[in-house]
Amino acid sequence: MPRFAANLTMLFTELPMLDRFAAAAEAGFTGVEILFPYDLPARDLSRAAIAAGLDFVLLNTPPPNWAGGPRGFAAEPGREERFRSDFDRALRFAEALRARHIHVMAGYAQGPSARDTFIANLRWAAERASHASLTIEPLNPADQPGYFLADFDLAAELIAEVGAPNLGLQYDSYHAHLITGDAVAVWHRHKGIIRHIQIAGVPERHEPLEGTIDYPALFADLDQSGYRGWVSAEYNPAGLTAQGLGWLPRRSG
Ligand SMILES: O=C(O)[C@@H](O)C(=O)CO
Ligand SMILES: [Mg+2]
Repeated sequence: MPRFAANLTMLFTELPMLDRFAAAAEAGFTGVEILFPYDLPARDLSRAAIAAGLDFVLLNTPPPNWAGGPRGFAAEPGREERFRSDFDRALRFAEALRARHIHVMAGYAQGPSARDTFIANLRWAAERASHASLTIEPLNPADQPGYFLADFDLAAELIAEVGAPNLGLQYDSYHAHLITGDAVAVWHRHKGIIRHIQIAGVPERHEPLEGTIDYPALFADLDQSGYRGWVSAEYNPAGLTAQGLGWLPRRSG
């Protein structure tokens, strides 16, 4: 079985953020991720993760908060300075939290200049944080209209073009299904460059057993393919988080 992480931005939201760590560990997760951890001091988050015995798997480059603000700037021409200062902030948090991956968010822009900007910023970031693992993640256009990265083949192309050993693909099966209609085919097509996985039920983005993707089969496939990364639960629980965890194999890790 893969190792499972809880996305604490979306799971256990019945609890204050610092209490979600213990709840995740109690439920059987061995890792956690927070999309935008910037509202709390990194040392408090780090203490909570260590106290619960959890690995910190991933954070995103800012915006500063989850409730509002754009999703990054990496592909936005003219926002290079903002991108760089945001990236450095993400890097400081990632170091303090010993986070495994930093998801570099593209932002809202289109066309060749956005592509060039994204590549240049990714090259800069990959070199600046050569010890860190960076990811990019296509988001479906219904949820994020105008977001630059909404295509897995394009993401693969960009990763090849940047050519940095510390940049890979973040495969979110929910977005993959909404973008292509076949999340499992996306996994098979791109598994060579996938270094982080997020899952949810499709199409509601609830628990991963309530939808069209056969997750037990996908988990078996990940094992067979030798996937060594994390699988993060990134969904909106239909009710209380703990009541919807029947899909989680009890012994992850
Ligand atoms: O899938 C998502 O929505 C997230 O992984 C994300 O990073 C968007 O901000
Ligand atoms: Mg995701």
